[in-house]
Amino acid sequence: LPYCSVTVIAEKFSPDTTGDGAAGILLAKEFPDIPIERQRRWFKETFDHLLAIADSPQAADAGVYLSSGYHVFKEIPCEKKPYWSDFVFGFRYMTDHEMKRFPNHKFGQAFTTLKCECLSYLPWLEKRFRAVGGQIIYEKVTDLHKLAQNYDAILNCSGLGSRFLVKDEEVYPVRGQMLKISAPWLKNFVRDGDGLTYIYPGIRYVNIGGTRQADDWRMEVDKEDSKGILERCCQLEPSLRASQVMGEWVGLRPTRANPRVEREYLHVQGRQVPLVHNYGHGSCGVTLSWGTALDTLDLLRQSLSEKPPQARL
Ligand SMILES: Cc1cc2nc3c(=O)[nH]c(=O)nc-3n(C[C@H](O)[C@H](O)[C@H](O)COP(=O)(O)OP(=O)(O)OC[C@H]3O[C@@H](n4cnc5c(N)ncnc54)[C@H](O)[C@@H]3O)c2cc1C
Ligand SMILES: O=C(O)CCC(=O)C(=O)O
Repeated sequence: LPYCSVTVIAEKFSPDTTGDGAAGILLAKEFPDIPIERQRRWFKETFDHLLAIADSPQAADAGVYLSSGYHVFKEIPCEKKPYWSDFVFGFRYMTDHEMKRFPNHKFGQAFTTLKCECLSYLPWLEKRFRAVGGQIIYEKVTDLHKLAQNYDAILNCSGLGSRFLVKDEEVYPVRGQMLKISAPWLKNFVRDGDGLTYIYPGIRYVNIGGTRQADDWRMEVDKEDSKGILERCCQLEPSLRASQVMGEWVGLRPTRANPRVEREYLHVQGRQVPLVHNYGHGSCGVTLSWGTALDTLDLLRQSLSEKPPQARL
């Protein structure tokens, strides 16, 4: 939509969003009710878009780069090859020789994916957005109908906030705590099974985690959780016993059985204002960011061509 002016309204911006603490690794779980072709597209479009950034001179400012590592399993998973295995680089099963490093595990996958560190990426996006005339407003939105009085279309990307803003009780928090560790010798990521325990080396620190506590709204650090994370991660990567903890962080994943990427209209003062939703990505919000955004834009185009904007009062 090249000929429109865009305003981003949010209560919180970087560094205070969920993405700012996320490891930002690109890997995804499969959602049950979204056609797999659509999920493949979401992954591939995000991967290809971020890969072009990683391959450009912008990579350092944007905080996007390739990251290699292992996904190890204590039991052989039913699905040995995830749907996105063709999009990352060099996906293969680990050799017996490699598996010797993980004596408690039976099976492993090795691959190179991307890591998009939102602490760099979000300010980089915001700078680009402002440079082309985008407007930014710090504000909590409580009523979309009221907002629609002043705009021709609305995109709702409010994550967990959608539980209140559009009264969607299907979106709920899955609390994630992680530690920021200084261990510069670690270069490869290691993820265990369903992702309760992981080690993701990054630019500023190594993210180690984690927890996945459904319906838990606590934003405070839980010292017992931190202890458990450190113990589990040291078991997976014994060299971590020599590392320093630099910080702790908690985020609430905006979780939904399936992300909501769909459109409707708001009826406001005789006008039908397109409203397109894009939220509920759970633990895959960075991974599917560009792909779901492109779908959102397509849905908006459809709505605007069906019902072109009418004059506002
Ligand atoms: C510990 C942890 C690790 C993670 N690691 C990864 C990872 O490695 N890879 C990956 O892909 N994903 C990861 N994630 C998931 C990822 O962080 C989320 O999926 C993603 O940040 C969701 O983005 P979002 O923009 O939808 O929501 P958010 O980042 O939560 O942003 C929502 C925005 O909406 C605003 N908002 C909400 N309600 C209102 C309102 N009423 N009015 C105004 N503004 C409002 C908020 O202020 C905020 O700006 C991780 C998450 C956690 C917690
Ligand atoms: O599941 C993963 O390993 C990536 C996402 C993540 O780190 C998390 O949600 O805690």
